[in-house]
Amino acid sequence: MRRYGKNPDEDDIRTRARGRSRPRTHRRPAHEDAEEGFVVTVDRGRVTCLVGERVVTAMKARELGRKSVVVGDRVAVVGDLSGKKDTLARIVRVEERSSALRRTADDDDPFERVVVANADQLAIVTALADPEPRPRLIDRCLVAAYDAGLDPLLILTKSDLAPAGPLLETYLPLGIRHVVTTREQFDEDTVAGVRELLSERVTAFVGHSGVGKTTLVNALVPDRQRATGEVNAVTGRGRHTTVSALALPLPGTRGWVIDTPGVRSFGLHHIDPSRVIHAFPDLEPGTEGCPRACGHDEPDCALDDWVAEGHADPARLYSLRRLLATRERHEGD
Ligand SMILES: Nc1nc2c(ncn2[C@@H]2O[C@H](COP(=O)(O)OP(=O)(O)OP(=O)(O)O)[C@@H](O)[C@H]2O)c(=O)[nH]1
Ligand SMILES: [Zn+2]
Repeated sequence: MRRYGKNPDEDDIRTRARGRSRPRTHRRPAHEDAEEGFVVTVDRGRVTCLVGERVVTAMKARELGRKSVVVGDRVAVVGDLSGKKDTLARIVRVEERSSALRRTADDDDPFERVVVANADQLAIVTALADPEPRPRLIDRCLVAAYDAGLDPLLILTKSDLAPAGPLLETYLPLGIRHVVTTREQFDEDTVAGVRELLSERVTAFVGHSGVGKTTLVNALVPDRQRATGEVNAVTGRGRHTTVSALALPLPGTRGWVIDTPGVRSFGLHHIDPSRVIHAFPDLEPGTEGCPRACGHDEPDCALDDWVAEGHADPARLYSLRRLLATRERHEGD
């Protein structure tokens, strides 16, 4: 029998104390009575999860140590799972993540944080005007999405203020799915179109302040106030003060929308520079003529000639070089 820790009998002692007995030779996984929870939000150590239909507040069990619990995590919870006021359950296990969207506070902050677990799509929300679109930020989000293995989805808002054409032209060669919205057209048909792109998926929403992310999410999740209110009633926080990401079930689909107010930008410190090129599939074939271990911003890089020959949009190469330049500056200091 494999022994765990210094006192292999500890489990048995605990079990007997609870008035049940278990054959010593037939060790089962700890906490076999745990139920599965889906983490909806995290607020200063308080984890709100959905266990079945109940909204349960829980804390990490000590045995989890420094292991993080983030929105989107599937966890095993034990204890009081009634969801009643002032109850506190315990998270005893975090299931393996299918994806982890990470960020560092900045490129020179080596401390990386997982912000959303198990998402399979990253919705990058950008206004077409007010505020002006920032292609560089879009590129950085794309890099983070590809790095985490999420499919990017470009959501261009405020199309009543500026046309989407010029921006889309740059991204169309990448084959990124996109949707163009305007507040005035948040009728059921438009919203249903967006919902279809999100259905059956766990989508993390990122976007700079003021791009209309909240307006969009409210249209997608009409009972958001109720969902948010319920969560905040449990966490005891004000209604509009959600600091962590918040997962909202998308009505009529099995999808989840994860609103991420805290993700203003992605630091790319944790990303392997050689993988950045994967975010530019339109340029990748041009790297075949590159010297080994090319950083793609060196004089010998084959991309310059290749792009000059008209194989790709020069704006994309500028974008790539901008990303690489950002990394380099920080690596050098
Ligand atoms: N013209 C126009 N304005 C819009 C549209 N969608 C949202 N807005 C406005 O843009 C402003 C910002 O919208 P929000 O939904 O609060 O944006 P947000 O991205 O959630 O911003 P934060 O709450 O600061 O994170 C608000 O004044 C909205 O009314 C749109 O389609 N067209
Ligand atoms: Zn190169």
